[in-house]
Amino acid sequence: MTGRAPSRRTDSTLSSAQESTSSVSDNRAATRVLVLNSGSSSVKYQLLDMTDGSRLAVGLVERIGEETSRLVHTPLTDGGEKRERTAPIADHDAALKAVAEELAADGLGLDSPELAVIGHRVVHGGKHFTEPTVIDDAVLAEIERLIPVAPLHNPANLTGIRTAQALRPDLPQVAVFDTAFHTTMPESASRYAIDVKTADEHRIRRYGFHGTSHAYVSRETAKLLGKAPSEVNVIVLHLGNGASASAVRGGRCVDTSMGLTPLEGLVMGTRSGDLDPAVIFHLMRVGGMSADEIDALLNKKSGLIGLCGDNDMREIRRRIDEGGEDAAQAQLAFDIYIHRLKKYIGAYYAVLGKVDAVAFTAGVGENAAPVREAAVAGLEELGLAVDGELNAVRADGPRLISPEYARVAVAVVPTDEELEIARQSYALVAPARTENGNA
Ligand SMILES: Nc1ncnc2c1ncn2[C@@H]1O[C@H](COP(=O)(O)OP(=O)(O)O)[C@@H](O)[C@H]1O
Ligand SMILES: CC(=O)OP(=O)(O)O
Ligand SMILES: [Mg+2]
Repeated sequence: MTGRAPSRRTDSTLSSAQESTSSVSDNRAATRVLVLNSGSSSVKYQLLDMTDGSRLAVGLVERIGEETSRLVHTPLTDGGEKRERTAPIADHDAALKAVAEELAADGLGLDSPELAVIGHRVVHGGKHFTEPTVIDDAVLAEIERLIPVAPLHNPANLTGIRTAQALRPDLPQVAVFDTAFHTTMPESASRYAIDVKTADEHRIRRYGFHGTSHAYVSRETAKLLGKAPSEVNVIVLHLGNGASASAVRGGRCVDTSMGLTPLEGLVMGTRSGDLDPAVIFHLMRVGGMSADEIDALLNKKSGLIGLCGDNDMREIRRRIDEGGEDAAQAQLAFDIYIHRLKKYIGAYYAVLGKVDAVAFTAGVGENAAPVREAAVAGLEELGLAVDGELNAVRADGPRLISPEYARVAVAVVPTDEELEIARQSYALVAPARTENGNA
């Protein structure tokens, strides 16, 4: 994926991939991949058939650990109907077991001989995982070791893997890391300007996240422009609940806004993004807060929710559009969100020197036309503009929203982390049978 010499860990994973390949290669009917994207309080999943990349089932478990848990399962096979469960689901283990039951009820159970591999999104892979990796005990231990730098994500990813292993111990499980795409960043972008010895001792550097999405979207953007990824420079704005920007030169990431953890960078749903690190000492010394309290404040009670009480952009836009008393705080939150986004567009423009496209993706990027319009407003001198009519169109696929005269393309490019994880996982365990390889 990165085209670099494989790391030591990648070498060992390749050999376990080969072993796993032999365990499935005698069953040529095994063409399905289950993808699990376990978040801090949710699990998104998809079952795909890799002969053509089609989906057999998709679903979501949300509000895990709360009284109001909800599982929505949609079989996409003939005659299948969307189902919903609303009983409390205590943890990720219970969530995955419920998912397995729903799949089994459609004849798509985890015991199926057609299942070739289970692919897991793993958020933090540290420095060494530059490629999708077949999971063994050493890989599990490394994901566990990285929990302190991805406390919201890696524990959920680990539970997802362990439960899936217990349900299908014979099946290869592949980890696809959010950090992998960013391992090409030069040290000038990945190092913090702190004492080198201290940084190295504690492995403090900028890792970056959402890499599967940044990789997929930058490639799809090149396709939209009718070019090869190696020919274009793209700024990708992944704006979901978590949000990050990346600068991609010729298909390789050269900078990204998240850092040691997914807290740095843009204003997010519940995370602050960039701030003066001295805010933390101030809250400790003057505010009397503990490290854990500040961690929770910055990760869970900041960003949009901290600024205006809502983390959902739909709700924020509704408040602004309806006006009245409730609007001013929502407008301020929106303005702070846009100001930060615009700063990163400018910064990555400067990092890349020449920009072919700016691509908006994920829940906010794909759906919130006012965010796209405001982020690009006033950047005409940089060759950036949004066409009001094109921007207002609702459509599923990748599309341009810039006027014809604009020097830089502005695009909406839906992300598909699950398809990308499925492709990478399947390519690893069944390389000879991969239809389109890693395309
Ligand atoms: N129609 C919409 N208009 C504006 N924002 C939307 C819309 N649909 C979804 N969103 C935003 O997308 C967010 C979820 O994005 P998503 O990429 O699914 O996030 P995550 O994967 O981090 O959970 C929601 O919190 C909401 O802010
Ligand atoms: C890394 C990260 O922030 O992921 P998510 O957007 O799924 O929370
Ligand atoms: Mg996401």
